Amino acid sequence: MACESRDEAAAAGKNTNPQAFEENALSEVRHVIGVVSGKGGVGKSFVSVALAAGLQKAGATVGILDADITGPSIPYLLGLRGQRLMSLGDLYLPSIAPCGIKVMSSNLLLGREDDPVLWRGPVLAGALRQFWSQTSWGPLDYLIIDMPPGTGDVALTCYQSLPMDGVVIVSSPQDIVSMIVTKAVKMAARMDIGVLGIVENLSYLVSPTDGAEIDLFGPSHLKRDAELCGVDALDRLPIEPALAEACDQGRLADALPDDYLPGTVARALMLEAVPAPVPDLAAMDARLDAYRDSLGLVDGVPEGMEERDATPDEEPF
Ligand SMILES: Nc1ncnc2c1ncn2[C@@H]1O[C@H](COP(=O)(O)OP(=O)(O)OP(=O)(O)O)[C@@H](O)[C@H]1O
Repeated sequence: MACESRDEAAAAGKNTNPQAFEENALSEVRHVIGVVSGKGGVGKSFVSVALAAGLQKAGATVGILDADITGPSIPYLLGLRGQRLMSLGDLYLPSIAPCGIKVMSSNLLLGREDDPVLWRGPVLAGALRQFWSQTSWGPLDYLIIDMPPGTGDVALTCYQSLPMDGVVIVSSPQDIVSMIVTKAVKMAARMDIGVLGIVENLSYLVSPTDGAEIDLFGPSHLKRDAELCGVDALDRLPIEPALAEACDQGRLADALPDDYLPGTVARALMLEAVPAPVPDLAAMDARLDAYRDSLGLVDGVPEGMEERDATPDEEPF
């Protein structure tokens, strides 16, 4: 990306926003993929690690930029607890996990891992800039961005300032998550960033007695949500207690089976030839309206009242 012109980057479907952070001379990152969830706790960091490990097993060199700056968990999942970042001149050197994945995380900057990060928006954006512009990533085939949950300030900065090829949306089967998934897809579309597809995590539990799938959080919404949003359904991941234990032991990457997250890894490998499409917002709204109508969820305004839109001080973006 360092030597790419803005036109070349645009042709490759990458972020060419004028607010883009500069890349330094010692980083040569070929593809940047964001992993996002509309809501916390659906396993976004878990999926970030699984995607990074899957790409690594396919022969790619991989790093993870932990943009969940106030709730960082990548060092924890990859056995880097208690490590501190090193620097060389002006540039940070990412930590290298035992599995070989390079990691940049606010947790590696803290004196104690249980210290809270009490930074306001501009400082958070500054940290993100350091993680990209002031970090010597070296040659990387893929940099995975573990984005903060939701549609807040840091998520916006990621979209506007990092040269993302596209995002993977992580959901779970709870009903409320479907609405939040559509928000996450719409956010990417409004920022003109492509969507590789949706991964449904915590999708089911395999019964230890008869191998049946138990829908612990209700039935899967993956296919329906992907169709409504007009994006690909990539993978469904079960809840696996052995993997939860591996997370706590900092050895998630090593504990994952070889063919884990196959749809997502394959789609990421295809980026070379097939850019992630930016969802069509108007078509998506039409499908969502038709779906709501089919359920009888018609909006009504009680007599004497009127609807009012939010009136923030500034344009959101
Ligand atoms: N498929 C899974 N099987 C077993 N355990 C899982 C699975 N997915 C997630 N977990 C467990 O849930 C924990 C939290 O996951 P993770 O940190 O990825 O959530 P998150 O969505 O990134 O959270 P937040 O958005 O709040 O940062 C993991 O440490 C792991 O123990």
